[in-house]
Amino acid sequence: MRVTISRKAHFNAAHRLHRKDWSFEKNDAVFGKCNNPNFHGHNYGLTVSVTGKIDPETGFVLDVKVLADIIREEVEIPFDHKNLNLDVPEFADLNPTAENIAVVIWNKIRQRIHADFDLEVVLNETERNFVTYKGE
Ligand SMILES: Nc1nc2c(c(=O)[nH]1)N=C([C@H](O)[C@H](O)COP(=O)(O)OP(=O)(O)OP(=O)(O)O)CN2
Ligand SMILES: [Zn+2]
Repeated sequence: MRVTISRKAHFNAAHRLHRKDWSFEKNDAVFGKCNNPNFHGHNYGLTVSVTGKIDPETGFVLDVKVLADIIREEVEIPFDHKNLNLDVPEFADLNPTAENIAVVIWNKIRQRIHADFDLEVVLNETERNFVTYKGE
């Protein structure tokens, strides 16, 4: 029997959708207002889900406090109130789209979660836009 536990978090961050190897015109055509050279921001919502067997001693799949600490250390501290393009090394040469941010977050958290567990992240970029990544 495998059960899923989830923890929500959020962070506020600025970004610009842009490729350094493209002209401004091409960036503008593909990314539009998201290519604003002065950046723009989002209130990102994050849901991290861990699936595994219930430990018969504790009744936990994983203590949510442990998961909350991992999210704080791997996502909230490095990303919150940051400019993703300029402040976060993972995006120095990686366009900080919602898709890429979700994959970066998944890879960071995956390293902290035992291989017996499945991991899924859902990143909300706006009220209506969200992406899901589960490492497949
Ligand atoms: N596949 C993707 N498409 C877009 C991404 C993305 O990360 N992946 N990002 C953007 C922009 O950065 C931004 O997130 C979109 O903002 P906006 O158009 O204002 O989105 P809203 O949902 O708030 O606005 P609507 O009024 O609902 O259009 C663009 N595309
Ligand atoms: Zn944006």
